[in-house]
Amino acid sequence: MTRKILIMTAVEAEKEAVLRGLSGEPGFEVAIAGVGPAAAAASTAAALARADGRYDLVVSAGIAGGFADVAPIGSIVVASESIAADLGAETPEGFASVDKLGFGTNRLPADAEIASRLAEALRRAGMPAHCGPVLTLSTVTGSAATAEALAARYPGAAAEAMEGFGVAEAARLFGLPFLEVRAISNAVGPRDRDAWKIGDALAALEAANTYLAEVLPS
Ligand SMILES: O=C(O)c1cccc(C(=O)CC[C@H]2O[C@@H](n3cnc4c(=O)[nH]cnc43)[C@H](O)[C@@H]2O)c1
Repeated sequence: MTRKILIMTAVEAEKEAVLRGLSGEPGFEVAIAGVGPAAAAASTAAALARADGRYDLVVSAGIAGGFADVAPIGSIVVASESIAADLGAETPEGFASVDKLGFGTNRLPADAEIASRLAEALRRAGMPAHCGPVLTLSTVTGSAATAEALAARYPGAAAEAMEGFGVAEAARLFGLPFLEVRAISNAVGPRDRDAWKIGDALAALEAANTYLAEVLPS
């Protein structure tokens, strides 16, 4: 039986970019999850429940902010793990994640083999690609202070977006492996809407998806 992959994007423009990259490759379905972790988790879980065991892999794909010196605008980040970066509690000693509080986890791993194979394939093709942690936040970072705090809290963080952890939670609920692929449209830091390169990021997202089928187990 042929493999089936579910790719969730937040918005239509991302879905179109992914579909252009896949260019009719069989076995892929691309659906819109909505913006934010709650919409992403609910939409993904609903899609997986409707499919009744039809999928082998769930992917969160879209644009993202890149952390300075790790993921420049136009580059691709393939998540090694998805981290719910603000899921926890403020304490007098600082932020305590749900892991530390004993209420589950705020880190869900990506399929390590597929993630590293995809990042390698992209680099071989001459694309700037990095494999590292991707943060999921409900609030887009808009200051240098928050960017620095997140980078210190999660050493090695490569990018931040708003859906990955929600998609990953749904995949985990259904016992399926997860992947997150992000094209960088802006730097994580002070808000500067004029500096966003959404067109460049969508072009990079399209290009990255042309390599997805070849790195998946058959
Ligand atoms: O209004 C702003 O300052 C602002 C800055 C960056 C992104 C937004 C969005 O509303 C886009 C949200 C959408 O795109 C993904 N995304 C892209 N860049 C980032 C980011 O730096 N931090 C978090 N999410 C980002 C996200 O996954 C959403 O789907 C607004």
